[in-house]
Formats: sequence, C-alpha cells, structure tokens
Amino acid sequence: MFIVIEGPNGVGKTTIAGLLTERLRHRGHLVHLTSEPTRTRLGELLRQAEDVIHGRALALAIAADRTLHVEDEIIPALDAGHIVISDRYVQSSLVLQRVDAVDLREIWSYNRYVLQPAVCFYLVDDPHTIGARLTARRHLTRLEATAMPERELQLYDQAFQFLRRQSWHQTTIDCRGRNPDQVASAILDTLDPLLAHRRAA
Ligand SMILES: Nc1ncnc2c1ncn2[C@@H]1O[C@H](COP(=O)(O)OP(=O)(O)O)[C@@H](O)[C@H]1O
Ligand SMILES: Cc1cn([C@H]2C[C@H](O)[C@@H](COP(=O)(O)OP(=O)(O)O)O2)c(=O)[nH]c1=O
Repeated sequence: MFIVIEGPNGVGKTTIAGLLTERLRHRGHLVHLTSEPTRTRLGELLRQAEDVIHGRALALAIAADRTLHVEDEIIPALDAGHIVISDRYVQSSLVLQRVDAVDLREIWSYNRYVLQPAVCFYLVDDPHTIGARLTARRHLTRLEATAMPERELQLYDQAFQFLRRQSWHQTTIDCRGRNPDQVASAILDTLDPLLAHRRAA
C-alpha cells in the first residue's frame, strides 16, 4: 500500500510520517519510509540547486526525480510487501511549482503518469501556528521563504479539488489542537479499514 503525507512547510509532515512508520512497524507491518526530493544524487542536487533552478526547469527536474523514485524505489518496495510512506509527492509540485509561477495544468502534465497512491493525507493547521514554526527555523529554502502558510494552504486545497477530479483518494487531517500522537492516531483511523481490506485480499 502506497501512502502519501502532504501539507505546507512546517505543518508536521516529517514528524507524522516518522510516527506513523513507528506505529505501523510496532503492529508488525513492513514499512518503507521515503521522501521527496529523493535521497538520490538527483534529489540531493535539487535540494542544493533550488536557488538556481526555478520555474519550468525545476518542475521538470522534480518530476524526473519523482519518476525515478517510483520506478527504482517505491514499486520495488511495494513488490517486496512493504507499506510505502512518502513525505511529499505530486501535491507538493501542484503547490510549490505554482508558487514558482508554473501553471497547474502544465505541472500536472509532467506528473500525470506517476503511480497513484492508495491514499493521500493532507495535514492542515492554523496558519499562525505553522508560521511560528517556520520563524523558528534557522534556514528556509527559496520556495519555503516565498510561500506563506495561508497561500500554501489555499493552493493545497486547490490541489485537493483538482486531484479529486482525477479520482485520487485523499483525506484531510485537521491537526489543530492535536499533538503528533493524536494526528498519527487520526491517520490510523482512516488506514485501519484499508489495511484490513489488504489483509483479506
Ligand atoms: N501536531 C503537532 N503539534 C505540535 N508540534 C508539532 C506537531 N507536528 C509537528 N510539530 C512540530 O513542528 C515542527 C515542524 O514539523 P516538521 O515535521 O518538520 O514539518 P514539515 O515536515 O511539514 O515541514 C517540528 O518542530 C515538530 O516537532
Ligand atoms: C517534493 C517537492 C519539493 N520541492 C522543493 C521544496 C523545498 O524547497 C525543497 C526541499 O523540500 P523539503 O520538504 O523542504 O525538504 P526537507 O525538509 O526534507 O529538506 O524541494 C518542490 O519544489 N517541489 C516538490 O514537488
């Protein structure tokens, strides 16, 4: 089963993806935790080069990294019986490349052939809470510094509506007033029936 954790910078994706991995492993599942940009040479290059690669070129390069991610890492892990959890996926492009002035349909055209996740979780929180966390960060990348939490939340909502029309399975998780354990539990509540179905199949 392929699961995606999405949401604006600072909402808690990395924290929650890690907790969810622990909780699922504790229950005896094999879990492969991954993230985008990838930890491959291309992904690392993109993390370092975000200041000089921008707009359409960045959208294409991120889509190339994602394509390799699916082919070389996600599908092999799924074939080996793992639950795969990705911290960021297509939605991040539908939001961040738009912040970088690329049109939504163009971004989608570069991503439309990727593997469709079993379910995508969109973490949302109060923009002031997210903003306070970002202020506490020592270093922000160019796109992190450009995208404001309100704008990112609005673009994530538009990505959600767009992908719903492509029949993607998506769920919004409201993190307001919830600690990370409670957020992970809310995700597991949605996952449990899907996992039971997987076991029965
Ligand atoms: N539900 C939560 N409640 C309180 N703090 C949280 C919550 N989720 C994450 N955090 C904290 O917010 C910060 C940003 O989380 P992080 O997982 O790095 O976000 P992202 O990967 O979305 O940028 C971290 O310091 C983390 O401990
Ligand atoms: C996945 C993804 C990342 N990015 C950019 C946004 C960030 O500035 C940068 C790194 O992502 P980020 O999630 O901040 O990485 P980490 O917290 O693991 O260092 O990559 C895109 O522009 N589009 C995408 O689709």
